[in-house]
Amino acid sequence: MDGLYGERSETMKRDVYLDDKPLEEALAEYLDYLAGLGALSPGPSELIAVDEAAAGRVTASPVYARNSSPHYHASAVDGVAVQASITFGASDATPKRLTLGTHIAVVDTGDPLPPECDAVIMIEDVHFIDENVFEITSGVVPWQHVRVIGEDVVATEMIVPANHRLRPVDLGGILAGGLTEIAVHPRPRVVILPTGTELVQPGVPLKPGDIIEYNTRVLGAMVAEWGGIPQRQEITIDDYQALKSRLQEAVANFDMVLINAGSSAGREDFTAELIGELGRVLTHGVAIKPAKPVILGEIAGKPVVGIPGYSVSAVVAAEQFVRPIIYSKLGAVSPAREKASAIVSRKIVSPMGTEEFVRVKMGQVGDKIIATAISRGAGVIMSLVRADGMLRVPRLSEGFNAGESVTVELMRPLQEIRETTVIIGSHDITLDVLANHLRQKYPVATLSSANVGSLGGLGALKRGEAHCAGIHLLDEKTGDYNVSYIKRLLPGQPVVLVNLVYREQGLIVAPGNPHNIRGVEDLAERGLSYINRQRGAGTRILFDYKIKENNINPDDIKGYEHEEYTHMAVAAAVASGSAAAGMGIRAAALALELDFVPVVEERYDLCIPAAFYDTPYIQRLLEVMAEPAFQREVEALGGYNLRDCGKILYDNRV
Ligand SMILES: Nc1nc2c(c(=O)[nH]1)N[C@H]1C(S)=C(S)[C@@H](COP(=O)(O)OP(=O)(O)OC[C@H]3O[C@@H](n4cnc5c(N)ncnc54)[C@H](O)[C@@H]3O)O[C@H]1N2
Ligand code: MOO
Repeated sequence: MDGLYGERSETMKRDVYLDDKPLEEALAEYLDYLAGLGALSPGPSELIAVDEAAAGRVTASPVYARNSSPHYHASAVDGVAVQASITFGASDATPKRLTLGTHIAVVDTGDPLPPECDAVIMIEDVHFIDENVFEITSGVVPWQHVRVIGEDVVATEMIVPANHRLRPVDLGGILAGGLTEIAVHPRPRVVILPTGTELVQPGVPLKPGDIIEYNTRVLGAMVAEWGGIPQRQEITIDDYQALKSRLQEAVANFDMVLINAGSSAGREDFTAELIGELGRVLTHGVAIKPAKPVILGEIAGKPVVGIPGYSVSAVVAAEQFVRPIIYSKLGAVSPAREKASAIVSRKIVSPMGTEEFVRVKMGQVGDKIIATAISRGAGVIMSLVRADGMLRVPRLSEGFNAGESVTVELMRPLQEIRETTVIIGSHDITLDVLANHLRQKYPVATLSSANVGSLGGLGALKRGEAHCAGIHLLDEKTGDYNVSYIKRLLPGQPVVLVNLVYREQGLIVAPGNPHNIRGVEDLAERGLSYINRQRGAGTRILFDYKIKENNINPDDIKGYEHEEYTHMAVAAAVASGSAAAGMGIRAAALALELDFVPVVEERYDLCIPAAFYDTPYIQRLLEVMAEPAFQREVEALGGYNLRDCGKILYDNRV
């Protein structure tokens, strides 16, 4: 790639030919190159005081003890210090009487031994006859109950080696060894440049097109966690000259530069060209997803990394390329993430030729840990917020089949994952309230919900992938909910069906109901556009039931083929004007300040396999569901009725 960006043409050229290097190759090549420039070595060491702030710093040289600890023979207990030899022969039959004096003295824990003393008798073992005279009934051996010089630290011994990240306990060892200052590697100073005309600072009122600038906060916190000193700069607009002077200034004053966004092929994506003009671009484009357009460069001997703008891409790029540099500049190798084996719950398809970083939710169901992929979008920061782990699909793989065993890099402690109740099925906002109350009552517990629709939830129970399923499946023949589906889809499987809520389902419409929609019949009659739910969703079944009841053919519903996966996504489609109506729950309409036309009250239950019913995964949930505070909060959402909340409605355990 040498020279590709070395010159800048008069007309700014759009670089649309990205590299496609495998991750390991791009990283190894970059680190080698930086090492050759000395850019990975720690800077000149600095002396710092050994106090709380020293924890987390990395030693630049070994730390040797200046003094021993204890530096005198110290009594280890409260008692009487003696010369052991004078106690020899004492027994129950022949007690010895001793008198306090120069070589026999009362001492407290930590006191120096008086001259010529070499042992301490515990105060419990001496019997005072009067103020000065006492009796003992057994002898002591030399150095009994004495902490001899150097018991803890011996002068000149090494307390910690070089390149050691100091832990709180290390500070104790170093101070005990008589040092108050130590040499540490300087924390690399990493400047982060947010770029983009569309970016606005958090907290300002938003106009269409504004993007809240948060990547540099995320990146800054990551840099600090790894041991660097982050420095965020002001937002730079997409202007070549403005960015150039910012970059020059940054390179002059910091050890490393991260430029966020402008890494891709857009009209205003200058980063690669700019780095090439001022220095060198080693790689632009790595065969990973997300973060493909990452730029690995160097200016004036300093690493300059172009971090893609999408939030997940930014995090992945920083993890993969910035973390090793910071660790290296601190004399260390970045530690591997903790891993766990898991079973993939649903097939994950990933393009061949690209290593994909898939965020997964995890939970232990029975004796296996289940991993379920969540949103794959590069701009979905919530996928990282919600993820329990990162599943890497290798470059030369097309993904994983359901049931396949994989290794996942953990983003949450395994203990927490093991304490997680996994609920799969139809989503309801009530589950968020439940999750929150559960965590408040049991800080160790987590409720993790995945939305795959009611039928999907029963499928997950059948495959043993969830502790319970949230379902609302209307039986068109009987008008009853859920039970007939359980009998049909989980034959012979013992389950308990517990009601969570009754909720209003209806048509979510624009504020003020401008089309004056009164029911599903209006949709067909007046050709209004509809946004549907996916097949298998309880709401979809309900809608199909309602149109059939009104003798309406699906073909007569405009937009019937457009499917969304959640109530909120349906509400968002209505809010954006792309549909006049969609079926969903009242709470989703309220959340986006939309109007709601009630159609039916439906029952939303939790279907719980008998095997899990008596486990904490379920019992904790049932406890929280019974709490008035939980019920009040759900009622306040609007559109819910909790008259049967927690009630067992069906139970086929024998
Ligand atoms: N024709 C092509 N288009 C794109 C390609 C491609 O190969 N060909 N790659 C896509 C991929 S993959 C990614 S990743 C993005 C990377 O784009 P940039 O690095 O150029 O970033 P922007 O387009 O400026 O921003 C993307 C997105 O992220 C938002 N953003 C930017 N900075 C911040 C910040 N500090 N905090 C929060 N959000 C930020 C920005 O507003 C955009 O919405 O390009 C694809 N396109
Ligand atoms: O590589 Mo981009 O980071 O997929 O979205």
